[in-house]
Amino acid sequence: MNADLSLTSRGLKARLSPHPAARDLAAAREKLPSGSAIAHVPALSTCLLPSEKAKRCDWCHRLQSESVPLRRCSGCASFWYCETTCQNRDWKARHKKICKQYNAFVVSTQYQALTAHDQVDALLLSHLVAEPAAWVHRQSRQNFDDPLSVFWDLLKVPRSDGFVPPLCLSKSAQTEATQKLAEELYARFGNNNFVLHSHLNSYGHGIFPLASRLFNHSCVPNGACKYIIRPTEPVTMEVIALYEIAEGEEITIPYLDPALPYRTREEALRANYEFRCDCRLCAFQRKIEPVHAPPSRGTPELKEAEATLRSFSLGDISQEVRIPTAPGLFERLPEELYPIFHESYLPSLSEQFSKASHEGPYADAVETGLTLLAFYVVVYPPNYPQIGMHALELAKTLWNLICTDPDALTGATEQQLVKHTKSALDFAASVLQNYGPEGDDGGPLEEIRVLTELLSRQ
Ligand SMILES: C[S@@+](CC[C@H](N)C(=O)[O-])C[C@H]1O[C@@H](n2cnc3c(N)ncnc32)[C@H](O)[C@@H]1O
Repeated sequence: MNADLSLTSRGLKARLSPHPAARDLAAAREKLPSGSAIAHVPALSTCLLPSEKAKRCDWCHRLQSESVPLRRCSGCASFWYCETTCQNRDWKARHKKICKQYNAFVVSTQYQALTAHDQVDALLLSHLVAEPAAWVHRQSRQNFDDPLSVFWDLLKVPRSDGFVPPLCLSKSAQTEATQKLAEELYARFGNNNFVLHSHLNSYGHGIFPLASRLFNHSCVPNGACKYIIRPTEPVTMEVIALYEIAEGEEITIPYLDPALPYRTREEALRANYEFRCDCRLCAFQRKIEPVHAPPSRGTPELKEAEATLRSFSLGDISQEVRIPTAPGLFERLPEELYPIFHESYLPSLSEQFSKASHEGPYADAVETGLTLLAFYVVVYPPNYPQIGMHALELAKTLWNLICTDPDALTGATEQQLVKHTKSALDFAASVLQNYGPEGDDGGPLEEIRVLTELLSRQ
């Protein structure tokens, strides 16, 4: 089948076209409304983080609960399943090849020396190598209907660090050829490996070849990934339009957090993906270098600068929080606010918000929470899910204030607090409904529903 026809028949709203530096790019086939699903890609292989073992089904990733008990594999006693179907599917796909050696593998010095994320990669690699013959067979064909074939066609970034021979290759099977095959697979790992998350908390890694083949990176992305967990099925990645995408426009996703300091992003993209990002945010941050450190926390200078940031980014918050619809607010940032891009700024602001929202004073939590929202709105594109999660956190902090200590916020009446809470909640709802349901049951959309109901009674 013709490649483009094959992509259309998979319901993809993107077509491949050549990119000057990245081989190809994915362009929108048609105008894509904000919140629309651009692609649904089932996982080729996944692996849970060590901290999630025995809490989720190793096959479909459903969370354990009273109504969803997990049963262990009786062979290795280290894999857990919510249904016999999951266990059977995993056994057939990969587990029969790794069950016997698993426990010795995870206590080996080599494995233990790895970070938690590299340990997941070592296991993911083992899952992929489980059928080496199939890999060799498919190596030269390009077929979008076959995830293995798409995987083999992915761009490589050879890595020397973190490689552990996969556990399904027993000592006797570790010939030069199989070792070379595993290394070839590993070379496609670093730049084609997604961190799975539910409600933005990481819980594993996964390989989604078609998503890797299609989407390039931008620190000002117009798309975002989310993961759909369904009983007995492999996890599916969905790519969502963050805001309206014009026909023919490139669809991009973030390979890392755009709020990381510029130099950290530059180094990570170079080391893991071998390219330099030319997005609007990187170009802007290069232009304003060197960025000076902001005034110390608690000083009147910083308070004044943060008040300017809040009004620049959110408008008049005593009325209603302004929700942006186009990216690139950072390009209009007043020069005196450039220090918000200093590497020390975001960690110290987040720390102060987190401390104040747990321990008080609440007035500080509200002020730093709004400043953090203002920062995210400047840096992230519209509807970026982290903005919604933070707006929800802020709404919950405000609601706590109403319930426990309404006098703590100098000068604010309860009515004003309710208004503030509603506008933070509306902001959260607008962003997170655009992103849509994902991950485990419940989560932020459910919290928004409950808090909206409570507020309607005020
Ligand atoms: C997951 S692949 C992306 C798909 C790739 N365009 C293709 O045709 O297969 C990741 C690789 O694409 C390239 N790439 C992704 N985003 C890029 C960007 N913004 N600029 C330059 N190269 C990029 C890098 O070589 C990176 O290692």
